[in-house]
Amino acid sequence: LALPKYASRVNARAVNTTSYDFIIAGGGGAGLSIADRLTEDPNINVLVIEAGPFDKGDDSVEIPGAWNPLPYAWPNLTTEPLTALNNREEIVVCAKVVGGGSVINAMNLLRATVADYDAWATLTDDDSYSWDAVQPYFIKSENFTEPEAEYAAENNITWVDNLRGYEGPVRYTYANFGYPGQGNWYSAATSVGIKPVEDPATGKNAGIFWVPVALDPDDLTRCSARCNHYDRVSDSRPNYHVIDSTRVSKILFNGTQAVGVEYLVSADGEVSQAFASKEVLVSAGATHTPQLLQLSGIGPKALLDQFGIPVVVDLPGVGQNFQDHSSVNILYNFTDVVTPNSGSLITNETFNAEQLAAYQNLESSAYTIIRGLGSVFTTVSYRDVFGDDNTVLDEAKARDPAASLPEGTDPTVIAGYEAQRNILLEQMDNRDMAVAVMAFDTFAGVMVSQVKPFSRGSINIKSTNTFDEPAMDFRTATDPIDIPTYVAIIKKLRQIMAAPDMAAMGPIEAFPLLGVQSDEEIAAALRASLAPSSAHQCCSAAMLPLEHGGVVDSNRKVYGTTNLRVIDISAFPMALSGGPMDNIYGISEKVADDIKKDYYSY
Ligand SMILES: Cc1cc2nc3c(=O)[nH]c(=O)nc-3n(C[C@H](O)[C@H](O)[C@H](O)COP(=O)(O)OP(=O)(O)OC[C@H]3O[C@@H](n4cnc5c(N)ncnc54)[C@H](O)[C@@H]3O)c2cc1C
Repeated sequence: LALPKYASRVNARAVNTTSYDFIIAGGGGAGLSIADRLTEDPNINVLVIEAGPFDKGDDSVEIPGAWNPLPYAWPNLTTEPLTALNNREEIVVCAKVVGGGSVINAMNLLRATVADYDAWATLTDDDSYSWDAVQPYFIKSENFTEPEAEYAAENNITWVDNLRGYEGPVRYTYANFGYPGQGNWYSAATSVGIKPVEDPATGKNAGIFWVPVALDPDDLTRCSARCNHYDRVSDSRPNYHVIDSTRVSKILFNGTQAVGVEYLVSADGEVSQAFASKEVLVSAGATHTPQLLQLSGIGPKALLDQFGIPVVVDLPGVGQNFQDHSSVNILYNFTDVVTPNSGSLITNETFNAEQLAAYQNLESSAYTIIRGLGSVFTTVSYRDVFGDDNTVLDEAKARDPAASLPEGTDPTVIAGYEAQRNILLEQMDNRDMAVAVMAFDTFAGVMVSQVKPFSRGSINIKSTNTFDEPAMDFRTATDPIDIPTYVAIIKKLRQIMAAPDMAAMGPIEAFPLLGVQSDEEIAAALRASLAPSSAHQCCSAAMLPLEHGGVVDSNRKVYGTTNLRVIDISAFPMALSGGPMDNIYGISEKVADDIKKDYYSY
């Protein structure tokens, strides 16, 4: 089959006579970032196979103020019963579209912290993951456009010039509109001791700051991985192919060497195959990467045996170490809420029409803010919420790590968790690292998210059918430290709400804190209301030493195999103290470089 001249959307049935250098299973944020970098060499052919479609440029994707992730999310994803959250079963959102999460996410782009990356370096025993070592990759990925100076000064938007990248593919800036209520929140938060963060790109993210967003500064639309790592280059890359709306069902092996993939060309199970002369790169997200590995015979032997799947490599860590940022929306009735606010787009037709017209004229508009989220993040360290009180921390230190994992967990997975837990316990003393994020919507609520959970879950197949979603056992708040930490965070939120600048709006607690006072009552309210996910699923095919339950080494190579890597968020060893997206972009630059180094000397 002759390759077409331009990067192209390839017909699933036409492809199986062509051999590729690399096949990427899953065209999300990481998959497209790495496909883009690999195809910079015109002699390298890459095929990306993505389960979801190309988005149609819908308003819900492109216009932040019209945000709705559901049209391009996987249907039918639900948790297993959440045993620490009253046995609730909750729906989980996860992207199914070319560009993955970057097409439907809340657009916040934040580098994690010095503590996060230095922890990765320790856990992987590889200094190339230290904060200092990964910074050049962030700079390489980014294309930052500064807001206008006057607007920035009025709104307390600050950044450090030389920490931002200006020539990379990922375009980003700040929303060009701020609701006045954000000012009240900012003053209230700083009045109770929360410090302004000059720039989260400094690697210190505990405090208050405006959030950079993946907004194209020219036309004010979302800049997704599809835009910045596919559309940007598609006219000039005949070697970059994408099959959309097609699910990879299996990795094909010759012994333990990955040679290609099998994929489904129809809903009734008809399959086709494509072959990779160099490598298969798995990038199906934290839910489906372990599913694909397990279906292909890479996983815990007992699980594979249960379903009669021939074992290619017995890897106990596949699907374990699963993490996410749980969250809760704390709602209020305000007696004197400041207007306009984010609710005004719905309650005030004139305001809505004005803002839409301004957006269409590329002027300052509330439509540049993701619907339902503010532009200011307030993040708190463990010490911000607990002060010098060590009661909870001491209990956590005394706990046997194995007690926090399900009975029967493989000893290597326990060892990996213990290594993470020791680091987490140290991180609780780090005043520069967030353990929680709060975002005030200026209208009705504050989204609170715990970003350094001690609890660990799992992803395990339930059958050999690719279409059966795996068991997503989040095990949210099963570790005894997570709920008391949340309680302390809620008490900090109460302090902010009681400070004069927020008290002026007359906040009256509604769901889930209505009538709730004591710590025990707050804990019970949280167990009844916490969402297990912020759609930041990660770490389920972790980059850790084999003896620590690892699935890939620090070069992302799957243990016990050749020509197979995991290149997406599943390989993160431990959840980061903030949104993953910017980190996917930055770290994908490193992973692409590492892969290239294996094939070229440069
Ligand atoms: C609603 C929502 C809001 C979010 N908000 C933010 C935010 O504001 N800031 C932030 O930093 N992060 C946010 N995130 C998280 C962020 O988008 C993800 O962490 C990131 O996209 C992960 O990148 P990835 O490439 O590892 O996985 P993904 O981007 O999820 O890509 C995986 C891709 O693989 C595909 N796939 C799965 N199985 C198969 C298969 N068998 N065959 C072929 N393809 C397959 C999927 O369809 C998907 O497109 C949000 C995510 C969502 C869903």
